[in-house]
Amino acid sequence: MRILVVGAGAVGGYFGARLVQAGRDVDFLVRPARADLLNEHGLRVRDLDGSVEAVPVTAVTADTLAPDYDLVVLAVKSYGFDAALKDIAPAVGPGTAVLPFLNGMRHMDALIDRFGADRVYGGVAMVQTRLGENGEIVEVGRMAQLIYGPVSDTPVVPLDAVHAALDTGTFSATAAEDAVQELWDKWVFLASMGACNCLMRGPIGRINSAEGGREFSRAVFEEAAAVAAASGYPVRPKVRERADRMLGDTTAGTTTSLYWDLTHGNPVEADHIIGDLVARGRALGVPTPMFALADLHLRVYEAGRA
Ligand SMILES: NC(=O)C1=CN([C@@H]2O[C@H](COP(=O)(O)OP(=O)(O)OC[C@H]3O[C@@H](n4cnc5c(N)ncnc54)[C@H](OP(=O)(O)O)[C@@H]3O)[C@@H](O)[C@H]2O)C=CC1
Ligand SMILES: CC(C)(CO)C(=O)C(=O)O
Repeated sequence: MRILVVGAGAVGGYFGARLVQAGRDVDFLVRPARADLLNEHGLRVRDLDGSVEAVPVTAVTADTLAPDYDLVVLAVKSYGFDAALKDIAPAVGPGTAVLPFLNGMRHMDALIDRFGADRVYGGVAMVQTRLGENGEIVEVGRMAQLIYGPVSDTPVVPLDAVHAALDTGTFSATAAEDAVQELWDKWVFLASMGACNCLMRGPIGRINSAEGGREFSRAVFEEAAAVAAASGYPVRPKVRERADRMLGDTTAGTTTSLYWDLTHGNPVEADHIIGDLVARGRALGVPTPMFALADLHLRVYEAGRA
């Protein structure tokens, strides 16, 4: 199977490198400056223990794309999504599946509109990596799982073929029956963790250890869960359990990519991860005051960056 990974950043770079190491046929779509760097020096992945591997990769640029890929893995930030959608179009033929790993949901509608449901998969990435200096991929937490599944009953690339390509043994790979439910479950969890981090400016353990902190993080989660339920995707019991464990932790230094970006002066995926939840809540008559506050906080930050 020919795979195109779009974006050699924290998610695309990490999982793409693992696929290459497992012998998969992978190209990375990057911008010209990065292509030279990658083709010359490989993709550097820094493990949690500090060791660095330079993985030899093939980097290509948008002007060279042809529709000869079976799977396009999309791993860009939401603010780069519209441009990436245009860039990948020449790589997507009638038999190509597109598998995005963005957090949130809104990109799914855009992909289905553009390519049709049969060519679109839903994907969830559970990983803690960051894009470091000189394009190095830096692991900041031990977590590496991809969950994916088609959104139609007649996918152009069957799930078992996608699973065979991604299940390499180098990370946890899960073929999902209901990809849209997986996306909602992840969104509820990630948006809650992200809203808590960003509003309280700290990792979840520090928030929950403060008086009233646990009530706060629980209330945030319940707002997101209520929007998911009203949308027809109530979070499953195992997600509640994970939320109780991870969002209720009093010692963990867990933060999110959203918080990382906020505290490193980067653009943030505010509208895609937080604002969209508020908007859906409003449309469904579900109050989300905590998320509205987080959304305002991030928008004020974004205005300050402009
Ligand atoms: N980091 C994490 O731990 C996790 C992130 N996620 C989600 O995954 C998604 C991707 O995030 P993440 O990997 O962290 O983001 P990064 O910013 O680390 O990486 C995105 C990469 O995409 C590249 N890119 C953007 N547009 C294009 C384009 N048109 N063509 C080629 N390359 C492009 C960027 O290149 P350039 O540098 O040139 O701009 C960048 O290298 C987000 O939605 C995020 O929320 C999900 C789980 C965990
Ligand atoms: C919640 C987490 C860490 C899981 O991958 C994540 O998705 C993110 O930081 O963006």
